[in-house]
Amino acid sequence: MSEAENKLGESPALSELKALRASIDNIDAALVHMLAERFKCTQKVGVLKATNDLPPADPAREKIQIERLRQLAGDANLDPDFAEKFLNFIVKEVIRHHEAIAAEAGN
Ligand SMILES: O=C(O)C(=O)C[C@]1(C(=O)O)C=C[C@@H](O)C=C1
Repeated sequence: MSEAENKLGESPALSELKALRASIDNIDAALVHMLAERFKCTQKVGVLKATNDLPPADPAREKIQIERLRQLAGDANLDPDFAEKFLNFIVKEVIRHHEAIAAEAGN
């Protein structure tokens, strides 16, 4: 049992916390599965780029993605700066994968 659950004891607040945490766990699972699917796509993009001698990063594409995500975030009441940081974090990892694929291909 977590510290918060321990402190709340048998109470409506504990029931609410548990229900909210169950939803958070479902959302986290969905995020992991969505990220796994995204990385499956980007692995294929990495191979495509390596075999066609394209650079791992595409700053023009990233600019479009950032603008779009910032707009979506704003509409969804999510901090656009956070959405941009989150995308940049993922894209940085993707570029690292692309570079590894290119190095493997001898580019
Ligand atoms: O679309 C591409 O060209 C990708 O390599 C994918 C991706 C992304 O993760 O969305 C990653 C790196 C690029 O700089 C831009 C976008």
